[in-house]
Amino acid sequence: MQQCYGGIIRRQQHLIRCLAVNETLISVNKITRMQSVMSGASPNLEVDALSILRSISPTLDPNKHKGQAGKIAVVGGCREYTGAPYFSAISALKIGADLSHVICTKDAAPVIKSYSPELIVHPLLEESYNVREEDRKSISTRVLAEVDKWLERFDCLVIGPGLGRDPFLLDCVSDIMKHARQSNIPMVIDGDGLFLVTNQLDLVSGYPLAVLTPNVNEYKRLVQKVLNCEVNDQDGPQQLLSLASSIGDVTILRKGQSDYFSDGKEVKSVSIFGSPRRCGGQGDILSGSVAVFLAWARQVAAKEGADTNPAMLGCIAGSALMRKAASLAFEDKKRSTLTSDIIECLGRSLEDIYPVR
Ligand SMILES: NC(=O)C1=CN([C@@H]2O[C@H](COP(=O)(O)OP(=O)(O)OC[C@H]3O[C@@H](n4cnc5c(N)ncnc54)[C@H](OP(=O)(O)O)[C@@H]3O)[C@@H](O)[C@H]2O)[C@@H](O)CC1
Ligand SMILES: Nc1ncnc2c1ncn2[C@@H]1O[C@H](COP(=O)(O)OP(=O)(O)OP(=O)(O)O)[C@@H](O)[C@H]1O
Ligand SMILES: [Mg+2]
Repeated sequence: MQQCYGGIIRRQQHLIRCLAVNETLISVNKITRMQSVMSGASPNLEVDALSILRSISPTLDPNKHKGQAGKIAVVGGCREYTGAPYFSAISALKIGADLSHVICTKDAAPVIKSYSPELIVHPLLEESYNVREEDRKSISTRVLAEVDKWLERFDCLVIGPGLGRDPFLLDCVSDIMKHARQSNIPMVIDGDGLFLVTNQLDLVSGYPLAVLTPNVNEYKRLVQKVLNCEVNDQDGPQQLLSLASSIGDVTILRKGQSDYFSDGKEVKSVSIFGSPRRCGGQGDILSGSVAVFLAWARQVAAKEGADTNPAMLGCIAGSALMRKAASLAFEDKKRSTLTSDIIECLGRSLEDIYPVR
């Protein structure tokens, strides 16, 4: 009799566990459906991001040589933050760039090198705590000369992941940005790069190869500074359009539940995939991803001409891939999903969207 009760209880417990798993699956599906409803993404702004991604991604051609699929450099990494530039630079490589550099402070370099032998790490930048007042001028001239040796080789720069806010370092970075602009190198500006640009808008104003990728805080600061008002979510797309056109000729990727893009002429959105997990570093993956797709979109535009701004195409493809990788990682790791898990899913996501033939 006791054995019989034991069996019933075990079956009941099994049933409860099954129901709990099903509940979880139902909740996850609900979250995904709710996300697209609650994001308020206007269906007419939503683009076919997967087709765009396919249209700008190069085929793997045995006739190509190293470098042709893109050389990316991330300017970022200081004493506090070494993860952010690593996430951005390694994502660029995993998506398909041939070479990925990091230009960081001397203290951050050995740490970033130790994360990966794949990255080319330049210990060039200095923070105030390492520089005497009287040496500032000569050091910033030297930093700029060193960076200049490399600059022309890069197909896109990512400015800002883990850069920090040291005033001396930011002055050097604004000089690097001026040189990059003179050489027509595209720049994806993120993290502390946005802090710099928000206080010095002329660094990007009138430069169509600049892409700004603000998160919720960074967007708020930009809106307050440029439009002199608060963020208005009722009229989000229109405000984004005004922001991009007021700064002048830049493209903005506003990150959130849905990602929105504007170059001041049009607004588009991507709401597909995504993950409810909000661990730090996902924006860094996105910046590396946008840099690669922007470089590829420019290659396509140079060959075939372009109807759409390559900066918009780069943002759309970068966002779609990041969101797909985040959703795959979440399927597997659920609450324990970390940025490094998402990076591991970049290759599979790209393969699902655009398989290698
Ligand atoms: N693993 C890593 O290495 C990662 C590193 N990361 C790196 O972290 C950096 C900051 O990016 P984040 O996204 O945390 O900035 P955000 O949400 O605007 O600020 C949150 C709050 O903090 C404050 N605050 C920020 N910086 C400050 C400073 N230097 N000094 C003082 N206050 C500062 C800020 O204040 P406020 O700007 O509003 O004054 C707000 O209240 C950036 O380099 C990013 O790339 C991330 O990519 C994640 C993974
Ligand atoms: N609520 C959300 N739902 C789904 N995806 C989101 C949500 N918020 C942001 N994302 C996605 O996560 C990615 C990173 O955006 P996020 O706002 O976390 O950047 P961030 O704060 O700059 O990140 P980081 O920690 O790297 O600095 C973007 O591709 C965006 O699409
Ligand atoms: Mg960020």
